[in-house]
Amino acid sequence: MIKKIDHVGIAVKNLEEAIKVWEGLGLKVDEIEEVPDQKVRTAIIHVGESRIELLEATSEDSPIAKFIEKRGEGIHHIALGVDNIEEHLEKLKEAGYRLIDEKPRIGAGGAKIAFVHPKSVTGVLLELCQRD
Ligand SMILES: C[C@@H](C(=O)O)C(=O)SCCNC(=O)CCNC(=O)[C@H](O)C(C)(C)COP(=O)(O)OP(=O)(O)OC[C@H]1O[C@@H](n2cnc3c(N)ncnc32)[C@H](O)[C@@H]1OP(=O)(O)O
Repeated sequence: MIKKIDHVGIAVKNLEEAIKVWEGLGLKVDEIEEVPDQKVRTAIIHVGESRIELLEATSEDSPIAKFIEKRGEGIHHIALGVDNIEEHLEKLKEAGYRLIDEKPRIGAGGAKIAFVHPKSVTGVLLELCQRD
């Protein structure tokens, strides 16, 4: 089952500068975490039941560095919160969606995450996210 929009991921050049901008809007960063597996450093902002995830590259070959080089800063992905990510991935695969991750990986906050290619989701990089 899809429960909610878990978070929106935003690619930024400099995390500290971006935090100032987003906190200037009246929001508050709750955690800063490095996720080496994804080559990112992320600042998490809780907004109601959902979150905003500011993402800074930690290496030149990070997906975030590549994205910013091609498109500049901006919305990078949308994450849907699901209750059984393995089952959901299987369903999407059977339906013909192009999975980037066939099996979940571990993302920020220890969540199970998996990405679906933007070419099969109307130009949007989609993340499935399960928090237990
Ligand atoms: C911490 C964690 C968490 O949530 O817990 C995270 O967020 S980690 C967040 C960082 N990790 C990730 O993003 C992992 C999943 N991402 C990936 O595997 C990659 O970035 C891909 C999405 C497969 C793109 O990589 P690739 O090397 O193919 O790049 P590319 O530049 O050649 O892109 C191929 C085509 O996809 C488009 N494209 C690339 N990234 C896109 C994005 N974020 N949104 C929409 N379209 C995108 C490009 O413009 C291009 O289209 P054209 O061909 O039309 O020009």
